[in-house]
Amino acid sequence: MIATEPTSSPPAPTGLHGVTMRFGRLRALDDVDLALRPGTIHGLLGRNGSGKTTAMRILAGHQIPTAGRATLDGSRIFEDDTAVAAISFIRDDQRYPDDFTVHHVLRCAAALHPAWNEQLAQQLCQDFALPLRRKTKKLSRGMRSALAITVGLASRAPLTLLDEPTLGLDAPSRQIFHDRLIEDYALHPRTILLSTHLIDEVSPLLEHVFILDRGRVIADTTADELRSRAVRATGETQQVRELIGDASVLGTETLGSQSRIVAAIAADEHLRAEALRRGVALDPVPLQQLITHLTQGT
Ligand SMILES: Nc1ncnc2c1ncn2[C@@H]1O[C@H](COP(=O)(O)OP(=O)(O)OP(=O)(O)O)[C@@H](O)[C@H]1O
Repeated sequence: MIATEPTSSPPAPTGLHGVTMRFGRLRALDDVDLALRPGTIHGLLGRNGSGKTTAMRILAGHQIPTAGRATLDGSRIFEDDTAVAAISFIRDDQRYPDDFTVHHVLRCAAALHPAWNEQLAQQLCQDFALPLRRKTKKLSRGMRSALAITVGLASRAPLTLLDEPTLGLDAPSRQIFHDRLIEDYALHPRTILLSTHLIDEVSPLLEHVFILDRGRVIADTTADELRSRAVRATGETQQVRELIGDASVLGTETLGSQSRIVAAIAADEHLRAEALRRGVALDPVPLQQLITHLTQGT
């Protein structure tokens, strides 16, 4: 059931609101707010055990939080037919009944999701070379991910949750996933939350980023704003060091008299002018490196 909130309170957006999830003494999520923007691709990033899957399970209505609530368009999410129709949740450990073939899975998904697009499903099966008559228990790891992605995209659910969807997929198949996701999303915008450890591969797709660290949200911002928090400065070592001053250093490479230093410093107009004067080149920092820095020490 997706229950309507009391009329006196303003409609809450889609997401998690003050969610805490305890497993015994462990706090997997600690007062987490994830406000999902409609028609936006969000990244849910963080190290192993930071709480990404738990957050997705609660958003999908598969888990009731210890405190707080999950909402879809202002209505509380519970696991029932309405939530199943409106939410597509693709997990890295997706299980199917033993006797199910790929074809059976697609037929079930089509019956559950009102916005199912058969043409897209067939296209993805062809792209991934999925054997329709093969039993799911006989699929390879990558094929299972390809099937889950096919279900996740073809369902065109208003809220699509993709938890490590490319696990086991080879590079060409991951590229197919990225291409098809962006093509279909452009034609049929929906709210997407994607978790992955292959951050640099997916970062061009991400519009908004949440970073979880030990169950807490430590960044809730646009991908562009996050990228602007650091630069890679390359040039003569002395000039580079003077340019970045006492900014926190994320990484250094030195070759002869030249250095390439990644520093947590905003590339504002002043820094750009100063870099030009010193003959130092400034480049954006890969998101992966920045996130590693933000979550280090865990
Ligand atoms: N059912 C459960 N019972 C007990 N502890 C759990 C349960 N589910 C998750 N946890 C714990 O909660 C924490 C967060 O787990 P979660 O799976 O959400 O992390 P994650 O960010 O998805 O990790 P990964 O990147 O490794 O998939 C971990 O410490 C995990 O061991």
